[in-house]
Amino acid sequence: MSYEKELKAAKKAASLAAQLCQKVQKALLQSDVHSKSDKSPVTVADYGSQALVSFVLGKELPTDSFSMVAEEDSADLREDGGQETLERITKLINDTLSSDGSYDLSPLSGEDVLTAIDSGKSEGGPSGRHWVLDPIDGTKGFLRGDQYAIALALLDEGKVVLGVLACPNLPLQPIGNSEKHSLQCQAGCLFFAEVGGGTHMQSLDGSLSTKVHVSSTENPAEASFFESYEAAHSLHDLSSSIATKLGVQAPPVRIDSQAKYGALSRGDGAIYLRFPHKGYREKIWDHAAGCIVVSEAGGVVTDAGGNPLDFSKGRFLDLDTGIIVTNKKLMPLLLKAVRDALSESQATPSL
Ligand SMILES: Nc1ncnc2c1ncn2[C@@H]1O[C@H](COP(=O)(O)OS(=O)(=O)O)[C@@H](OP(=O)(O)O)[C@H]1O
Ligand SMILES: [Mg+2]
Ligand SMILES: [Mg+2]
Ligand SMILES: [Mg+2]
Repeated sequence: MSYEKELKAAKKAASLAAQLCQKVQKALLQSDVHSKSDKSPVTVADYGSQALVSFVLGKELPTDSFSMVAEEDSADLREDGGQETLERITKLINDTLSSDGSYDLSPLSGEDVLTAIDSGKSEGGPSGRHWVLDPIDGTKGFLRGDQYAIALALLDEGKVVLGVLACPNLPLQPIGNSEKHSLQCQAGCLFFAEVGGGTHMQSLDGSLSTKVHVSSTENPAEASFFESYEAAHSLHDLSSSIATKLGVQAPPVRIDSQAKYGALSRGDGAIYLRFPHKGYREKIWDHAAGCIVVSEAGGVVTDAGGNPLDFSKGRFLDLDTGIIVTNKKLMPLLLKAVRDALSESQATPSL
């Protein structure tokens, strides 16, 4: 089955959301930070991106029944004091749509925006089609002025069948370990993948796309690895122990968000290690798009036990310990290093 029209719609939605996010990141002031009840930072751009993606998918695919599993909801915006933020979000969305000019429509109201945000409340699951959206993945990176991604995927009967990753601050050229990239002078990258069709990358300003492939290295000594920028999101000591056991020589490359999956899909590094602290439950929107972008580029994404990720269980992933990503040749060696490091860390709980 081809998902051509869905992929086209997803690329359009993610690209417009990226424009909105870029505008906000450029103008980012402390007052853009809005504290959610769980205390994670969430910005007008998170909500704006989610509403815009939902709106654009509805416009581009008007005959499809629509279900979306997305990170944000409008509860805080509906509370007292949310009105001013809602007005700013609504203006941002209307400005983005009007400068794009694709749709002939009257401006959206605040109520339209709240409804669009709340279309992301689906539970997903094993049957039917569900869009899966992280409107800004790597919120902390976004606020810091670093990497973030708009991550959109489609589940069909419990399987990820397409994925789009818009990475506004990722240069088209490969990234290395110590570079800090200037955010002003680049368009950013759009990765997209459809099941059976490979992974492609283009510039967010619409350049011709090129097919990308994961690194083909078989030699761990040549491989570098990605991990979360935030130590609170992944156990850096455990990754370091795995890398040492595997014979990786390069220091970790720490970048925020699913930009890691995008960078890996084009061979910037060969391994991604993600080991959250005990008790954390991974959400499907943090991995769905990244997973297909890497697997269609020839990579393998599994949990720490070597099992493929199962996106059919609802809003959460049900996982063994962590997530590991690499090419097919390195995976058996990586799994062994993970097993060894995990059993050592259980024997030495301080690790
Ligand atoms: N405690 C904990 N452990 C593991 N993961 C967590 C945790 N808390 C949050 N998150 C999720 O991490 C998402 C950000 O992805 P990364 O960890 O790749 O980014 S970072 O490098 O750490 O910034 C981030 O996604 P966003 O909320 O979309 O930014 C979260 O869903
Ligand atoms: Mg979040
Ligand atoms: Mg996320
Ligand atoms: Mg997010």
